[in-house]
Amino acid sequence: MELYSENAGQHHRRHHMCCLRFFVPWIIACSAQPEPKELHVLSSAPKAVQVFWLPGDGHGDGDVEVGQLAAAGEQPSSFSITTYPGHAFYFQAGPQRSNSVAHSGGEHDLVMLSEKAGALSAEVLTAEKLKSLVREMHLQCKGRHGYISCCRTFARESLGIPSRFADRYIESYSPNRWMPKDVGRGSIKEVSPVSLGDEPGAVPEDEMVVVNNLPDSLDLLWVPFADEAKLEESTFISDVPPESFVRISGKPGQMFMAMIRGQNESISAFQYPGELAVVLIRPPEGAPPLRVAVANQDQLKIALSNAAQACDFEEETAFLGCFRSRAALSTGEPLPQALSAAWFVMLWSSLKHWRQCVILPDSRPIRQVTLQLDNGEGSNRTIQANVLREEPLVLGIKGLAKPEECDQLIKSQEVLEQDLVMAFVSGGSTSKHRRTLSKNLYPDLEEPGSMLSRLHKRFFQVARGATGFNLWPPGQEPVNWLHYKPGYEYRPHCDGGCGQSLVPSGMRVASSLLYCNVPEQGGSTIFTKDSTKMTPARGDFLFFTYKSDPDHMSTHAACPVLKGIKSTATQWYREGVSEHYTWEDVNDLGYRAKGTEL
Ligand SMILES: O=C(O)CCC(=O)C(=O)O
Ligand SMILES: [Fe+2]
Repeated sequence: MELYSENAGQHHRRHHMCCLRFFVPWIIACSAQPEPKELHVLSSAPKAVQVFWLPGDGHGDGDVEVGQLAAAGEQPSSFSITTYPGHAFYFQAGPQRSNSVAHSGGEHDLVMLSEKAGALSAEVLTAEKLKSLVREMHLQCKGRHGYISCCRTFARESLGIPSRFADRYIESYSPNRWMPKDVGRGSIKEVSPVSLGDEPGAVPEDEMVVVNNLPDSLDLLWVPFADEAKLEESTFISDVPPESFVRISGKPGQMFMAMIRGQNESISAFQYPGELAVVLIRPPEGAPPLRVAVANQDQLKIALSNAAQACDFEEETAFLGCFRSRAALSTGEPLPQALSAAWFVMLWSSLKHWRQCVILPDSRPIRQVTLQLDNGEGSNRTIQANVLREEPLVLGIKGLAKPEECDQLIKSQEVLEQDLVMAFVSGGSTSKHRRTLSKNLYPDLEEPGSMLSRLHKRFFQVARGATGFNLWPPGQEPVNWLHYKPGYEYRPHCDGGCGQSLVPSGMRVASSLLYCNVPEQGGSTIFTKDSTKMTPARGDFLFFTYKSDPDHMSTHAACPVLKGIKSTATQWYREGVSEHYTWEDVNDLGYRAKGTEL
């Protein structure tokens, strides 16, 4: 806990301690505490004030004096406490004791202490009030050369807030921290032609591209408080000449307005959805305002694919010639030709990948194999599996799970959307390469009746039957549930020992997917080296091996979902693991699968 008081420029350190643990030993160790927060106190009382901390519920004994505020002079005196949300304090000037106040847990709290009618009163300004204070500062000072010093003066003169407090509020709450930037522009007609084989270096990945298709110049304004009604608070960002575009770097959720220069009645507002987004400004339809179409990255990916479907050319120049004139948003708004080609590369990675996903047909079964399943209740079930590729093996099974079984799995595991998180790639970050929601499901092997355990057991029966590998549930990785929304995908990757002739014991040797929800369009699983492809129906199962895969043939991808949603349950299979030597033990030994994204 750090306590210090400040008055008229004097900075006087009182105590310095690690945290409340030293102060009151029965409070849990520092590391178990939530983040400490600041509590600022401003006193305009004409007397010196003692500050007391109430360690208990505010009624018991043991109040602790933690500091003093000097009598206010021309300016209030100030004091700062680093404390924890919920901690309560009161103030005492001679016989007068104020009401007690607790830290609300906001980033900063400010206590205004004053003497009213002979009584000491403490009022807390929490985050909301401080935000509106900062907003007032911003309105007073925006566009001024010395923005920060103007804000400081305003804070001091209007409320007596010292600069060191004001700076923190500006830092935390001022919209100017996120001032969007115009980071480049170009004319729609003059964007250099892109070859689809090129790396998409020319395209911004995290920017809003505002395209002006009008014969007039546009003004682009930013509305700092994301409130369309606050027109007078908007800030000019950029102009957009006719037939040109600007690239704006901003923060997701920021609100903007476009208007034909000098024509207030033409104003239209829109929000930056984050990542790559395209905003098309079209002329008003008859009467103002302007028409604005915003597409986020996923919508753009789908719109480009829909446009490309009219262009069944394997050869790039022919494809581009066709595609350019057709690229449009789903609303029919045409996209700038040269930009669309660059976006296509960025969002689909290549013409080849898009064709494998969208144009090429599913693999025809080479032959069928018969597998025996034992449901554990004495009855055997015989199923047919389609061999889609012999080496390394890829198998597709129609209806391994009944739709009701999928429903039950989804219900029993409560695979609700709010439980899902954006999937991670190695290194723990999210990536456009694995753009899907994910959750691990842990089959309870002691609870063989649960739908998850029953399906898990079935997966392993298929895996053993199809390969003869020694694959059993104990010690295996959890089932990984993936949930793809429109535009979501999983770019080409290997699950295990891609490029290896023989994987060491304990490592992944095979993977399977049970498709529990299938999209109306898109979402096929493809093996990118040889275009092996499966477009699933609900309850279908895909199984593939890579125990020996020197040529990276197991490289596979989940194609973008184009319409509807897709959910899959992935199981990875390891040989040599058991209850006593689990997949985690293997990973702890450092044998992390090479080439895997997980
Ligand atoms: O969802 C798919 O089609 C593929 C999923 C996948 O590759 C994985 O979970 O490793
Ligand atoms: Fe995979």
